[in-house]
Amino acid sequence: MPANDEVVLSLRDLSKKFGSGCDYCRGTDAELQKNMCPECHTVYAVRNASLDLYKGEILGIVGESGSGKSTLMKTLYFDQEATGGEYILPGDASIEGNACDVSSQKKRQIRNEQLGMVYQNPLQGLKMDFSSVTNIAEKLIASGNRNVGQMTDRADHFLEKVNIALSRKYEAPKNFSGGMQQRVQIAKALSNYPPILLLDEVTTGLDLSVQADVLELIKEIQRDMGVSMIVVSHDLAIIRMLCDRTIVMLDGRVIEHGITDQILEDPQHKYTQQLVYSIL
Ligand SMILES: Nc1ncnc2c1ncn2[C@@H]1O[C@H](COP(=O)(O)OP(=O)(O)OP(=O)(O)O)[C@@H](O)[C@H]1O
Repeated sequence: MPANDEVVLSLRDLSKKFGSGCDYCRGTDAELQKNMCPECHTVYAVRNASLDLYKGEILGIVGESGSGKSTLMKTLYFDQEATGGEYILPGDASIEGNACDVSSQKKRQIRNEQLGMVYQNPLQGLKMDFSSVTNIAEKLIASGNRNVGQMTDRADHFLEKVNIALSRKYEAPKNFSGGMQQRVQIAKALSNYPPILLLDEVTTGLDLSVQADVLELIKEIQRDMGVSMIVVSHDLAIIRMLCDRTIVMLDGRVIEHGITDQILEDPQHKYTQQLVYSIL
């Protein structure tokens, strides 16, 4: 249990499938081929995932390719709709019950005010032809801000925080290196002070030294701003460095969860053991 026991995000049996299912896979005894129905080929990308995110902690999600990590993150950010289960955001008094059931307008509001998202591919999070300031202003406008001076000040503040020289703030991210693009994405995601930040494989593809800088920045943000984070990675070294607690996914299911050190030192599930021992 983390030091702070205030839950800011909670999932109960959250599911996401691609396809409508058939009589076979809707049955309780159905055997899937990993996460796919052998009869109708419906993909059960996330299956009954339950977790709690505590205030100020970094929760890691680790698992092999195709285990459902990105689908889970996209569902949390309402990039796609869950097909079952509950998504509770106790910190937002304006949402009663399951956030999966609220209107599209309310989902947009939650996304703009409660959540920040940093994607593996900066093309998903940034408009590459717009300046960094405009990218950040876009997020601020979406959450209701109309004051240009205030938006520019906010953009300056967060670009400085992520170490982007303000002399380059009117340049388009397409001219930036991969590490800089991730920094602009992080600045954008943080710009309206969301209590929850979602980071999906944000250092994959970056050089090791650039990767280390971005990871250090993430830790610094957690320290300084107390933001609660969910970090997806297939890299256990990153999980070890960043995350207080970790969940392990396999074929769409959460198969193990606990304090990160405990999972890495004493993995219980056979798959987690393979994952941990393969890198020792
Ligand atoms: N739009 C989609 N339509 C159909 N199947 C999909 C779709 N998106 C994802 N899937 C399937 O859902 C499963 C989970 O994919 P997901 O991308 O969430 O895995 P992942 O753990 O993030 O993998 P990676 O680490 O490679 O990104 C995979 O079997 C994938 O093929």
